[in-house]
Amino acid sequence: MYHLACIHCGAEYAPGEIIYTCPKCGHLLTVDYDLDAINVSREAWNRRPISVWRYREILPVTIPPVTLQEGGTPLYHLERLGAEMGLPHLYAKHEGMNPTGSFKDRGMTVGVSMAVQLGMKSVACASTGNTSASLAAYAAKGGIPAVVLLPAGKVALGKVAQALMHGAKVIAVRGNFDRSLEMVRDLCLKHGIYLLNSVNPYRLEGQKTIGFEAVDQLGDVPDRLVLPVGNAGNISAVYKGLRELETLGFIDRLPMMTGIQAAGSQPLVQAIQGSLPAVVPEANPETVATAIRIGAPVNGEKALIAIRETGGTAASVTDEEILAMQRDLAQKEGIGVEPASAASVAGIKKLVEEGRIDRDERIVCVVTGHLLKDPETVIRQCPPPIEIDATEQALLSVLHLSS
Ligand SMILES: Cc1ncc(COP(=O)(O)O)c(C=O)c1O
Repeated sequence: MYHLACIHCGAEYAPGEIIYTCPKCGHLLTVDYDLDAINVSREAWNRRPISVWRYREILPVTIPPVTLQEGGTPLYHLERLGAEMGLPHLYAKHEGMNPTGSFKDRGMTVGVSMAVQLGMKSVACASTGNTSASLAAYAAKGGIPAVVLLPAGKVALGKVAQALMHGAKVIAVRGNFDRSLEMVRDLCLKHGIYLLNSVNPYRLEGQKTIGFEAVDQLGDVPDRLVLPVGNAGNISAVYKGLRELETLGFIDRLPMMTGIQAAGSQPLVQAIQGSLPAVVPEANPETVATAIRIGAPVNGEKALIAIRETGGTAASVTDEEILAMQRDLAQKEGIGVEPASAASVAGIKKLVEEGRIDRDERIVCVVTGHLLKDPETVIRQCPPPIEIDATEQALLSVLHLSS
């Protein structure tokens, strides 16, 4: 029902081949389904609970999946923030509400299931944090050992805690994410370990379901879908999935795919704004949003297609803008996200202020990870609790109340 295909030269490979890029030309692979042969209807999907596995006919897993009940995340109408920005139809899809607190769980339920399906004995990834947390949890559930490589000192505390507690072998590399990814790719190729970074096309299959759910929850295709971009896997996955829905005849148009990066780490934005044929890596990416502190996005080639084919765009936001939006989401909407996630909404604020988007658009911002992932950045921004003596008088005094 499906095979692997190179997005550049079109070469086709059997689904069971353990390859991550095209052996002929070195470009990225994708999972191609014979959509004409797939027997599915939207009504059948709608009868199932909303989750990654609602859409199982266009996922590659044929065994009982390794699942922690991922997906089915809330879509919130951002009424207050939208009113402030003059955007009446602004929504946030809160991927922090997944089992380990980020969208990576969608990719890992499929990725780890594929590892089992393909008979792989161990799994590995490099990570800015969330991928490692998710891989560790799903590997634990699947009963296979996991190795994760993290850039030393550059991963938020909650994510390291998760990877450690779920029992992965956690290795801190004295280098950045891009170097860690090179090292783990090499390790996997030489030692038969299954690589579960987003260069693995099967992992992206799980992540494409964010777009399916957004359409189902909104009851229509949003005009614009906005994602924070690091390795550019998620934006590519969502675009691919929606193209499949279009081919199946379930939707009749695509949203304008919009990628947001941090100002100190924005190679995709530069490629879009400069109309470059390819993404030029940035040697020293830096941002408070450590999840998207990536200079050489492996899925850049796919992301350029996603943005260009849908008339979307890419924009960057400063660390100050990211943190201000993290506070706004928390304090005006009750939505707690980590800094990288706030980038998508901060990006929309900037685009609307610059007059680059229509105020009537229906916009879904994907907020990718939970507030508790990065408690240190929260603590740095907020005043500490007010400590008092254990007396009524002390309590009333700090509240400026009289007895
Ligand atoms: C919270 C969060 N947001 C966004 C991203 C970026 O996703 P991608 O690398 O698929 O572009 C990541 C990646 O680690 C992440 O953890």
